[in-house]
Amino acid sequence: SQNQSSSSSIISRFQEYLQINTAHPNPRYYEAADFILSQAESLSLESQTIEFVENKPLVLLKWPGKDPKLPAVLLSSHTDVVPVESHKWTHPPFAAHIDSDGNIYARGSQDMKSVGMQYLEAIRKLKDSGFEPTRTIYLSYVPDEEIGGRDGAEKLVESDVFQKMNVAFVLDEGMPSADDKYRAYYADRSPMWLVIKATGAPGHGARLYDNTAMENLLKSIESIRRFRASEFDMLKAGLKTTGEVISVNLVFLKSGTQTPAGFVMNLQPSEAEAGIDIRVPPTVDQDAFERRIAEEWAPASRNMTYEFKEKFSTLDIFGKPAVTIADSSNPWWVLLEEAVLNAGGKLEKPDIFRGATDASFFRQRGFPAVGFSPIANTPGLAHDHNEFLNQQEYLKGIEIYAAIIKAFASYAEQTESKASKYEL
Ligand SMILES: CSCC[C@H](NC=O)C(=O)O
Ligand SMILES: [Zn+2]
Ligand SMILES: [Zn+2]
Repeated sequence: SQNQSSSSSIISRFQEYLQINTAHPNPRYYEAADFILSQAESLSLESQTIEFVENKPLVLLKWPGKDPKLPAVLLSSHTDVVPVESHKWTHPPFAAHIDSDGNIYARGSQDMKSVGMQYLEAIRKLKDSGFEPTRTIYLSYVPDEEIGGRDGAEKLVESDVFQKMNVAFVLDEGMPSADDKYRAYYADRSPMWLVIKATGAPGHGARLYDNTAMENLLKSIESIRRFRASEFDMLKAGLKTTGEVISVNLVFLKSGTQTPAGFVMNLQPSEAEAGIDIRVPPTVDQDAFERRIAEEWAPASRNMTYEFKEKFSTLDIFGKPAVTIADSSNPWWVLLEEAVLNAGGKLEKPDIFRGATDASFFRQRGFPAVGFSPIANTPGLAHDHNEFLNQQEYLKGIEIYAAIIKAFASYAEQTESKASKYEL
């Protein structure tokens, strides 16, 4: 109806989704699922809620195509958001307050409740216009992306349900762009979350001697920092993009001997450890990189050990870098690019996403996936305070998705469901 499709009701629905606090560590997943299901019902989409893991509902929606033999397209999104420091926000992060410039402030406004709702609003527009899909479109609303995706998107891609969906292409989140060109991503960097640990002889704080835990750890940290600087230099010099360098950031340092009175000052501790968030592009040889870690950053000769708290493989099931071809040889890329242009958008050359998204799980299993969020002219504030999205930008994004979804749903070529035919 006219009322349902007015700009103000579109914005109200977005606000309603944003107002559901799905921040970790206690995301209100059932409220989010109920909301998505109510939207699906209003659009007459088929729906299914799956709990691959208890208390972590995943909602799957289906807009059936006229030709069910054609492989489907999946529009992926996650329902969870990262935590907030409420008092550091100018507007409460789950109020979805709209200021006089039309900026909607909320955690998730960029990452990625916007995208999840825009998919649905685009479908509403297409339905209102009388469009009927030839190819089936699925939409997934998954939990836990922000804490690694193992209980969300990874469970989905490994499931029989997913197999039966016969998915040929996945669209997932991207990043906002500060200029007028949208960004699209054909790969993610793989997280390698490393903890290195040094042990050493404890002793009097006044004594100078070799092989203390602190000294052993600090030698590694010096080496890690030199490596970090060399990668950062390539970025600063413009020789590589953010997605093409290896980033190495220290995220914790832990040592010392503590008592209820505080740290003991005159005791050199026997253990020291550091946590490092490492992200490697898909072309990096992870085995060689791990050898470097074992030899230079955590050598046993310096009483050091290491472990990975998380590690995503850069390779897919075919043993090739888990990248999606983003050129004229991939019809899905061509459709996406043309649809964005036809809807009045501009697209930057595709890049590698600096973080890890759920798209990684699909690419790892050979499914082509592109990361794209229709957010331009907006500072990237995902995971930051005062995350916002302008309502005009949000509405424009719906037009962009309407064009993309229409193009995908109309595409009648019999495509393969796996990426195996796209060679690097
Ligand atoms: C180990 S997967 C972590 C996923 C997370 N994704 C979004 O920020 C990230 O840190 O990139
Ligand atoms: Zn996200
Ligand atoms: Zn995020």
